[in-house]
Amino acid sequence: MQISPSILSADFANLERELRRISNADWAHVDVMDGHFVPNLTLGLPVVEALAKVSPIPLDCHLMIDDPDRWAPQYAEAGGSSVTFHIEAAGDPRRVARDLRAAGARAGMAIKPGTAFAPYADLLPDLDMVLVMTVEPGFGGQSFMADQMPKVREVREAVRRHGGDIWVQVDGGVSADTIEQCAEAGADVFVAGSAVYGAQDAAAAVEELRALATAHRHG
Ligand SMILES: O=C(CO)[C@@H](O)[C@H](O)COP(=O)(O)O
Ligand SMILES: [Co+2]
Repeated sequence: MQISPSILSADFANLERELRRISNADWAHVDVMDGHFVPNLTLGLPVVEALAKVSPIPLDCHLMIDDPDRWAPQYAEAGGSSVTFHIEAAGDPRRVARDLRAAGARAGMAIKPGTAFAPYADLLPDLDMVLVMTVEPGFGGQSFMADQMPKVREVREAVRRHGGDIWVQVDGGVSADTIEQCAEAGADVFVAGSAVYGAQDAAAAVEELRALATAHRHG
């Protein structure tokens, strides 16, 4: 069970210090938004490159951008150890996933709340992670969408049938109040922004989330 705090809720003026606050986490989740795929703009390649140089933990880049076919592999080259693209934005998703792996990253595919998983299940052999969004992408601090839990179960079941080391990530509104149902549904990587960076002791919040997820592990 892995915790990936989202630095979207961190102090952008002190990102190196903010990464150190979560050095006990498994990943640092970096939300890349381009102002087109989502109505918000955050950071891009130069910042990811700078973060990769100072981060005590690997970067989990979540690309909420148009044209991942062109850009995604560059995030792997910039230092993203895991790079997740949105299926809704990809022209040739299998190619994107293969390019990510060729660039040395784990390849993730993200699905918005209104997008079904089934049409993309045949991409699993080329993926290392499926991200089920539990909010509409674009902003931190939104309410958790419990109605996405059947999709998490569906993805977990497809991964079980397929075999291999494919992770199931949830992102959006994940907190001590909502992480248990995510774990029970089959998620094993948990993104949490406001629940971690909004806490006085971010490292303690990471430990609490990991303990809750582990106690409610699927199956
Ligand atoms: O990708 C996104 C939002 O689009 C997330 O990674 C959020 O940044 C998570 O923040 P919280 O919902 O946990 O506050
Ligand atoms: Co995210």
